[in-house]
This record gives sequence, C-alpha cells and structure tokens, in this order.
Amino acid sequence: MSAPNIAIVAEGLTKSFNGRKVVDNLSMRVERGRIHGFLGPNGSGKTTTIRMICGLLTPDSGHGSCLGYDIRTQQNAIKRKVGYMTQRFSLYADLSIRENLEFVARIYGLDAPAAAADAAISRCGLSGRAEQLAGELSGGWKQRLALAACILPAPELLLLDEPTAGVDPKARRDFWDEIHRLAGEGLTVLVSTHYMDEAERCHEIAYIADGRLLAQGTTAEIIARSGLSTYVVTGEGLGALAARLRATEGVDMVAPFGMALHVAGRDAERLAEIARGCAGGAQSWVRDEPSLEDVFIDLMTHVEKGRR
Ligand SMILES: Nc1ncnc2c1ncn2[C@@H]1O[C@H](COP(=O)(O)OP(=O)(O)OP(=O)(O)O)[C@@H](O)[C@H]1O
Repeated sequence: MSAPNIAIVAEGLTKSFNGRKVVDNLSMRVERGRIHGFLGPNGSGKTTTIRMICGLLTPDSGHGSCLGYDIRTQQNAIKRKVGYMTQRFSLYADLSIRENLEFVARIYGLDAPAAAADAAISRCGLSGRAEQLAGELSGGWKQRLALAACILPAPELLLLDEPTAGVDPKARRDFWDEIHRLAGEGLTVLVSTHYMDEAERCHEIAYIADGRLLAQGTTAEIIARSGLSTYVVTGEGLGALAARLRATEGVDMVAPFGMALHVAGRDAERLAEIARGCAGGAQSWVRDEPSLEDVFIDLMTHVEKGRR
C-alpha cells in the first residue's frame, strides 16, 4: 500500500514485446492532485507504461500501485477509478455532445445518465454546445468532449495519451486550462505529450527514451540537473556553422530555432573556449539559460549516439 497522498508508484517496470524490451526498469511516483507529464520520442514506451499503470497490461517484472491498488493483482479496482483518454477515442458523429455523453454514461452503468452528462457538460465548459452534433465539432472541441466522457464516472486519475495531437494552439491552451481546473478539484493527471509548452504546464515531467527514464522532476529541476551550458548564436552563415559545431568536440547539442542556433555542452569551460574562438566572426554568441527543449534534444542526441 502506498501513502494516501501518492497516486502512482512504479518500481522497476519492465515489458517486452516479441523479445524486445520496450519499457526497461522504469520507476516513477506521482502525487495526488498533480499533473505529471510524460515525454519521449515516438515508440519510447509511454503508452505501454500508461497501460501497465492502469491495469490494462501486466508488467513482465517490477511492481507498483495506482490509487493504492496493486497494478498486478487489483486491475479491476483500478479500472473503476481511472479515466483513460486514448490516442484514438471514438464518438458518434451523428449524435450531439449531450447524446454522446448520455450514451457513454449508460455504458458505464451510471444511475442517472442524463444528470451525469449534464454535470460533465458544465465541468468541461461545453454548456453552449451541448446540442451540437459531435461530427460538426472542431478538433479542440472534440478533445473536450472526449475529456468530458472520461470524467463521467468520477475517476480519481486521468490518463491522457497525447490528448491535443493536431489541435491548434488556442484550443490546446483552453484544453490545458481545463486540465488544471480538474487537477485543482483533486484529480491526478498523467498526460503524454510531444509539445514543450504543454510539458512546461505540468507540475512534474518524466522523459523516457528506449523505454528508460532519462529525466524526472519539475522543469526547473530538469534544466538544473542537465548541467548544460547554452549559447544562442545569431548572424550570417548559421547552416555552415551548425555543421562545423556538430563535428566539434565539446559541443553536445546544436539546434536551429528560427533565426538563431542553440549550442549547448556539458563542459562549460570548453564551450566558452569555442565561443571565444568564434568571436569576431559573422555571428554573435550570447550565453543563455538552457530551455527544456534544449535539454530534451540533448538527451535524445545522447541516446542516438549511444545506439551507433
Ligand atoms: N501490443 C504490442 N505488441 C507488439 N509491440 C508493441 C505493442 N504495443 C507497443 N508495441 C511496441 O512497443 C514500442 C513502444 O510503444 P509505445 O506505444 O508504448 O510508445 P509511445 O512512447 O507511446 O509512442 P508514441 O509517442 O508514438 O505514441 C513501439 O515500438 C511499439 O511498436
């Protein structure tokens, strides 16, 4: 049994498919009422981890608890308390928002489906659109409807698998306001995303690659622990400079951001020396704090180098 303020504890979770480890000795802990972001490249094992945590998959080894229930032996109890929004949720295009939600409420076997649908409509800010057909909704409103369907059975934990993929920035922002409101009401949220702005809106983040946890903590902690020294380089000839820097020892990450190049390295002295060496050239080098994206690109570059 975990402490009452802890929603998820996972210790050494491992899962293989066809002899290939897709989650490798992964440990994590999520406090209740927190929004925990899950980041990592495609195929890094995020969905598989989420499915083990909510009792849909049994780990090959490792153990853990979700909402106080054992993820190996109490999977049915977990499923009753978790709302899971998958990447490919389905709704009925020719039913209205209200009809969709009433239908889902009936599937859940809720006592008063109409009242439950009403409550979900007002909780998720859908009141003005309740009678609109789901098929006519834009991507952002469809996601909100999916979120409303997830909270119908009053779950304690929401597992959201890339809930805003393909949704425009304003709708993503509104969706996140909603998630924060639900967390404020006490819901715990584990959400996978590829968007850095969304990662920064989480209380804590876990970054995984090749099934292994590479970084975990608040944005500030992850940036501080990265030990990266970063420069923002602007000016002429950035393409050629990037190619040269990628082959330079002491440069761990080079990434173009609009009209600038972000250059980072773990050895601050060596990178300062490289920056001094470029002084007086066509570019200007300005020391800056690494961004979360710098850190994740660096982690990924490291993993790719390790694979070669
Ligand atoms: N049931 C399964 N059988 C075989 N392989 C699987 C199965 N489920 C997942 N995989 C493989 O495991 C790896 C991890 O997949 P997973 O869906 O967990 O990654 P992910 O990080 O969620 O990826 P994405 O960001 O693309 O959603 C992938 O290579 C995937 O093809």
